[in-house]
Amino acid sequence: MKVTLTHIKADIGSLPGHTTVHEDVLNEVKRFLKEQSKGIIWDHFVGYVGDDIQITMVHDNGVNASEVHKLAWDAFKSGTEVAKKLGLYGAGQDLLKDSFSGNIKGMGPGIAEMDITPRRSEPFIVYMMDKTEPGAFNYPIFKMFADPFNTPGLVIDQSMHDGFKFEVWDIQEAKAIMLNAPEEMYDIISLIGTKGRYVIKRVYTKKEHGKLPDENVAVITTDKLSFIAGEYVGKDDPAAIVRIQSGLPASGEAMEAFSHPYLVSGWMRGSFNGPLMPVAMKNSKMTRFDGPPRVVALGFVYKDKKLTGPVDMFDDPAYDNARKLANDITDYIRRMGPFEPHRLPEEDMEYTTLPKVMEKLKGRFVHVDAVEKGVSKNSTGRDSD
Ligand SMILES: O=P(O)(O)OC[C@H]1O[C@](O)(COP(=O)(O)O)[C@@H](O)[C@@H]1O
Ligand SMILES: [Mg+2]
Repeated sequence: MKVTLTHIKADIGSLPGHTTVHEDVLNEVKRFLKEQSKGIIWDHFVGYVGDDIQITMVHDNGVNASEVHKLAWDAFKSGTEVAKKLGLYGAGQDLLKDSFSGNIKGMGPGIAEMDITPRRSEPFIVYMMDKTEPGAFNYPIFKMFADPFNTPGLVIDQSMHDGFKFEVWDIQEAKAIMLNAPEEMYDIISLIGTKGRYVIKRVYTKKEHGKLPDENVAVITTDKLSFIAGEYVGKDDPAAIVRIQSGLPASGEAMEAFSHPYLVSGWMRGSFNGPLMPVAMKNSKMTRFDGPPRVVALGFVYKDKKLTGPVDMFDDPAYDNARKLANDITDYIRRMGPFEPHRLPEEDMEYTTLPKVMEKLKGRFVHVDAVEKGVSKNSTGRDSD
């Protein structure tokens, strides 16, 4: 039997400004789904990270099912009405189209979904990030599925020994490539190190995989809001579903990748590099410089049309050191203010509000030769030639 896991997320208004979701809005999305989801999906969970509401669903309609996407869209619409009444900041921000048409892709919300062949026990983790971009998943997903220093199962477990296949997208050119690990590991890294452009979209098992051949085992949202809206409307805060155990990374291997608060792009105004801090859902309040960027992990098990869980995985003192390091990095890097490499390089600022500021200086630039000529004339009182 095929089962579909669908995760859809959106920022539909926050308190006081891009900091966290409001309880009433969250409750409205929950109420809507509780009342309207029967006959469309089997089970669901509504969570959040920072200012983004996140819906995890399980059903048998397959990926890209219009009725499932519409259900999430309508739930966000309903929540938006509450956000508007409260005057919340950015009410309905990520709902970029006026009405739903067929598929939620390209309409603003982020989506990650996969058809799975459920195992006897089907454990998975949903990772949700705020104040960063889809490429922020490149580093941990690579570590989980390709780095034996993170995932000893790649060496020790016979069924993982052949490695995994990575589907990498060029999100600027809308192209995709499938690459094998460990054989093409260096090629994979050469692409995904450029995290603003090449992003891991899916991970598959290989044909040789004993228990789960040719199966989708991880999927990441890759939606680029600025490409859809045509202007800066917030970063594309991503989410991912990662299946775990029994021939896949163990729960702890999938979590270990986040024990090092690596640097991601996003943070304040989507324009700064900063450490990714793993936190419990209740601690995903983006207060310091609108961050630092956060990741929340929710652990579920699926069985017989039901989701059991979630466990709030980073709600654990074992991540205290990672949080402390993230705070120390924050203290260090914030002192650089608007300078690179804290601020993003110019090519990444293209998708922020900076180009509008630069526009007004454009006409005031003159060729340096003209300036030099002026300088020497001033210093000698006559032309240098
Ligand atoms: O110009 P505005 O509307 O105040 O928006 C700026 C906001 O955009 C953001 O980058 C949006 O963050 P999100 O991507 O989480 O929505 C915030 O850091 C910042 O407060
Ligand atoms: Mg957000």
